[in-house]
Amino acid sequence: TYYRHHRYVPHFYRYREHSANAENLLPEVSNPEPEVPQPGVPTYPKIPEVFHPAPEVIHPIPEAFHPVPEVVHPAPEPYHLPEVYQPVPEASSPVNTSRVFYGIMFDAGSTGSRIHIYKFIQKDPVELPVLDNEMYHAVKPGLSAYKDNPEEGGNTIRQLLKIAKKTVPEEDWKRTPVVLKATAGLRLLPEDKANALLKEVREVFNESPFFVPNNSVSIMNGAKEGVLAWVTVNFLTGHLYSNTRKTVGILDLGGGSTQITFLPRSKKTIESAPPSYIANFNLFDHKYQLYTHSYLGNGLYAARLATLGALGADGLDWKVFTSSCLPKKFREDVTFGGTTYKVSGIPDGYAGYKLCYYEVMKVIKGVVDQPYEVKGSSVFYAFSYYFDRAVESGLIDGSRGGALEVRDFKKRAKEVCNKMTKYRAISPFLCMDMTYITCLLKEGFGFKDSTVLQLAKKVNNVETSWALGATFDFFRNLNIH
Ligand SMILES: Nc1ccn([C@@H]2O[C@H](COP(=O)(O)OP(=O)(O)O)[C@@H](O)[C@H]2O)c(=O)n1
Repeated sequence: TYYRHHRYVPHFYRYREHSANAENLLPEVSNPEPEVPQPGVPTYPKIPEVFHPAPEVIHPIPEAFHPVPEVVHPAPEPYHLPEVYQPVPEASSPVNTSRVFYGIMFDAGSTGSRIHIYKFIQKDPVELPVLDNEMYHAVKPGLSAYKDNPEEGGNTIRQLLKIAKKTVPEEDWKRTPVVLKATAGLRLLPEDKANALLKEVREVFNESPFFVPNNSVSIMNGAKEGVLAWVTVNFLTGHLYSNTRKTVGILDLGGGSTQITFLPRSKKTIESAPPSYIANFNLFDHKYQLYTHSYLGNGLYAARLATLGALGADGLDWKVFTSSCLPKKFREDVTFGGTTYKVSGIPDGYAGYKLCYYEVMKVIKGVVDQPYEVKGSSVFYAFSYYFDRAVESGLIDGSRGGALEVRDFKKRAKEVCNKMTKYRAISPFLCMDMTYITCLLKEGFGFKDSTVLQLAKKVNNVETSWALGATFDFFRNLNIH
């Protein structure tokens, strides 16, 4: 459990349409359902039409990998701004007329629930707001673990809301929207169980002092998850710039699902993709057409169970699921999504990389689409469990992140699997996880050994998660379809 309070001043914005409402600091909220105003609904400043400046070239992005201590609370380190960026004055400064507004976004993931509290600053009526900082806090396990006790699940959200009450000044509570989006964990549950959890969260929200918009608690669809994470990362890296089409792709490996999203350069990628893998949306005066897909059941934890043949095999408490990806003498109970399974290595059999690779292949081959363009030179940011496992296996430094080639994952997977006892203390699943990641990247998406991935947990001190993109989508409907 950790607090993060990030100060972040990446871009500033120019207000384009201000003449119409120069007096109005808080123009109408554009999402959700802008055509039907809710009674008592507060209004917000618009998320920028234009922002700048943006890098033309993708550097090794030193600023993306600031070492950040686990606990940074409450005073953030002063963020050293690249010279192209402009600082904003402190909100509390007596001489400035800045107005501050907040957005609270909950990420109800399969392995944890997280709160993101974004603080935006409206410098003056002529300029559009900047993202000033993010407060982030996470709890484990995720909501789906409370499938048989939704009330307790609701309590985890109640606890997280306490942080929001401490972070957002009291006078702003009423106009600060609170939104929760659930991902793979709830998608994988039977509908009635998922609905009971959502209902509970709605009640918790309704008893909070924050603004609860229509439809503020929902399960997000996979395409949106990919697009919104892409929006976050490209915003934070400065690639959503009106005059450039240069962007970075994203690879997100969750517990229950995995997402790949990028902006194709070649028409062939669009034409050869399954139609549902193409998403359109508008942002900052631009129309974007992305390749995106979320593979439900291919997140790291779901894939472990699928490899063991246990995914969906409910109520088999007598059965032990075995795998050559696990240390021979390993035996343990594993819980995912509120169900517990007995798993073990193969005591008198073989274990190691090759056999493990064949096993995980079953979860990937014929399931994962290979986009036409992925063998090209696009830059991909990989985060969530890609990042966590790269750190755990010693490939990158946890505070700095860094660039890795696909072959680095393969080499380390071989090492871990062929010396399981050495790595067992880190995690008995490390061989399975590293082999799965290697196989997903190579056989699944079709990346070359030499493809470079940027591993990042945060970019410019803000979490690389779909949550920021979802907050933009709330304040300014991106019309993802
Ligand atoms: N803001 C976030 C969100 C997730 N994560 C990581 O993402 C991984 C799994 O995400 P998840 O449980 O939400 O996965 P899904 O339910 O979306 O499949 C975990 O390693 C989390 O620690 C993160 O580092 N920061």
